[in-house]
Amino acid sequence: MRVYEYAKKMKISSKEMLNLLEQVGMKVNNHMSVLDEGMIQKVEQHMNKEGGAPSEAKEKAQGEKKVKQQAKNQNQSGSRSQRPSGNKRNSRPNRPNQRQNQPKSPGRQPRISAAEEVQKSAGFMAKDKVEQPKRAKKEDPKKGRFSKLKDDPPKDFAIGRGKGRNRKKGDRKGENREKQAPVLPKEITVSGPLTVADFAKLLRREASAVIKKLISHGVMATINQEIDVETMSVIAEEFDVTVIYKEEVDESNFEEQEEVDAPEDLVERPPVVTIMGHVDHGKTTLLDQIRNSNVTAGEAGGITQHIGAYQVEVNGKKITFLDTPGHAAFTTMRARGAQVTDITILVVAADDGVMSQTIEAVNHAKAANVPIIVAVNKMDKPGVNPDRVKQQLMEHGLVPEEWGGDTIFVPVSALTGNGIEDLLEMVLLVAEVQELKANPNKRARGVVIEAELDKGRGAVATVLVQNGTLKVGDGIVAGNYFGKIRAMINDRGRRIKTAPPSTPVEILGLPDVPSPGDQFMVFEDEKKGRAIAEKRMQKRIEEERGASSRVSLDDLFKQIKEGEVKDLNIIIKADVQGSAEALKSSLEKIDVEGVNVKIIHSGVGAISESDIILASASNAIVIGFNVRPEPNARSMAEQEKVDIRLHRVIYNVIEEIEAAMKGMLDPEFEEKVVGSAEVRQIFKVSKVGTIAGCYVIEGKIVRDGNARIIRDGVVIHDGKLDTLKRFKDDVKEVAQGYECGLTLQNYNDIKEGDLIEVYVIEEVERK
Ligand SMILES: Nc1nc2c(ncn2[C@@H]2O[C@H](COP(=O)(O)OP(=O)(O)OP(=O)(O)O)[C@@H](O)[C@H]2O)c(=O)[nH]1
Repeated sequence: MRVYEYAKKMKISSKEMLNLLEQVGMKVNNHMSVLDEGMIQKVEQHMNKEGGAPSEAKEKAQGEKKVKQQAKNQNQSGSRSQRPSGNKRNSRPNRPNQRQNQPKSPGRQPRISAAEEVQKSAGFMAKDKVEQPKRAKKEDPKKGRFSKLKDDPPKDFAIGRGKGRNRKKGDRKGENREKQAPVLPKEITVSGPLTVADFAKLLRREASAVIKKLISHGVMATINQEIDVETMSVIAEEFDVTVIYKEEVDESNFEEQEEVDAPEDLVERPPVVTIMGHVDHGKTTLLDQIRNSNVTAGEAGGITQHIGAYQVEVNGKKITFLDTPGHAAFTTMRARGAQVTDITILVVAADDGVMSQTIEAVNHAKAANVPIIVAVNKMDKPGVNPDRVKQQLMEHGLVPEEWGGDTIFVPVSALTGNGIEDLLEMVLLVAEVQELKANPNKRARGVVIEAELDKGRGAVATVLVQNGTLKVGDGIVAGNYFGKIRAMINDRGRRIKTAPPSTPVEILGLPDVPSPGDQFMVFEDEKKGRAIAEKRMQKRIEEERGASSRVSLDDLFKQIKEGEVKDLNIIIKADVQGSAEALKSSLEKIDVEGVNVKIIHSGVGAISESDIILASASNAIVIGFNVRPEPNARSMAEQEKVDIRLHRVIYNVIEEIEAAMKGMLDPEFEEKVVGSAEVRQIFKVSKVGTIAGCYVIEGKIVRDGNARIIRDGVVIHDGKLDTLKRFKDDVKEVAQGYECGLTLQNYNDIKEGDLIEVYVIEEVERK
């Protein structure tokens, strides 16, 4: 939960929450910082201890402050004792009577004041109470008299509050001001930075007065300059105004916005299972066997459709399988930030044993924190020994239950179907332990599993509903496109109207083909949905906008030499998603020092105008694989001087790009990025400094390398690695897919989520 959300929940301002966090020794950056459960618990403990009613200790601690305040009050009492204390300003002349007529109230307001002081000093108050110090000032004159009542429980605040509020409008700033500005706000709500002018308007103050206050805080801002929320809250405080931060939810990055459902809204959902394993160990056979022998009740007789995922029913419970075997799909999803898989079935052929891809699969599942069930396959073959597989996997941390570990091994034959039932039961068991739940009664969100352009039907996408229920007619944003769902077809080729959580379903109605791993969300308001899709597209274009000079392969060499091109941006359009992906991964593997191939977009279908716009905006080359540009796109490309290359053979594409890049560089030394790792956890160790627990996402991390820290896409440090460890051992290098711990020389400000890019300086041979 973010600080501001939690503050809202606790009914205090973000600023007070920040103070409070600091008090309990947890310094966070700002109101957007994330609090984990432990932190929240700590705060709550603190609040329970200190906040319920002002404690003696606190009062003592704050005694000095109070004394000062009282002294101040008394000084002011000459001029202010006339101030109203009743509901309305104009009731002032009657005040004494009123007081007598309200037998319950004497002492109430002073009590508030005193107790408030205590709470204020404590740095946190319920939001309602926040308003009170301002009132407190007005009632200060009486404070002295009633201060002995300060211990009264806070419930009185609430009683006092309503009246206080009414009274407050007029009397908050003294009589003189009242005449000039009778209605001054006591709180303002902002959702982000404002210009000084707008901020002053909200405060109902002269901009010059606001600027003066800003200057007194060392902020030199002109009337048209923007100031951030934090600054606003400091300045507003000077005017006795509370700034309430209300985030304007920008739903355009909905995949990053987590929705929290009330526990009572959550119901069990089927697990989503991926099958991984080495080549030829039987993944496809297993997927087919499961599909054919476990048809969802009520769906029998339907024609099996390969839509990228399917559901089966076992013992009255459903299981969803992603139909793309291998870990490529698994990783593609994850690379896009979509966590799709709940359980992985690792297929190991008993006759072949653990192989390279088996280990890779284990690493991928481990990295994603997805539980593994091992299916020891091909048990029908004579003389096979499942124990060998168990032994081999033990070396990779998968210890069978019967040997004291917690990994389930199930002997199966994908060919005969033997053991499949057990396997599925184990899946349900693991799912039960995971307590997979979702809220079916809300708008749907989920992930695109597969998508293609179908001649007759247009863009067709298989999506997995992860939360909520998807319905025909829903408007959805998938990737960067908005569309209304025209029809939904399930894995048995049946048209369906609704798809609850964990259902894979093919949808029609999108205007273009999203990419696997793209997330989708329903937007009931069509206009909003369209705007969001547009914004996402815009954002993508902006993110990818490169240098202004155009790249063409012909003068690539020259541009690289002149140091103009470091990334060779490429857009791939192909006839099928498979070739697009294949081309993408091959191109990304081209290793020419000094130039990075960057695939900024890959998609299915003809090269369109929007591809050219994107290419033009991001200085990219467009590669068409078995596709042609649309006529408009062709002329636009000429106009925009975008280089289009058309090919039919993957190898030729690679060769052409490689040739254009190769031999072009003749500096004697070149920097070469050897790998990158993501910081997953930070350990602060005295003497050692900050140790970053990392996961190598690309290449390898080498101890002798240089390291750049990239935070939010910005390089914030460039230096050398100091130590590199796997577990307790110092190592020279750590490969992709593994975890490591590292420290940097003379640099400790590493944060979770940072990317550490490791590079070496290599001598480059002249051609
Ligand atoms: N005897 C026997 N053969 C099997 C079994 N499961 C799969 N096979 C055979 O093993 C071969 C490979 O099976 P696939 O299902 O294609 O393997 P895969 O893991 O999907 O292979 P890739 O898709 O190439 O990674 C096929 O000839 C299958 O018939 C089994 O349980 N017993």
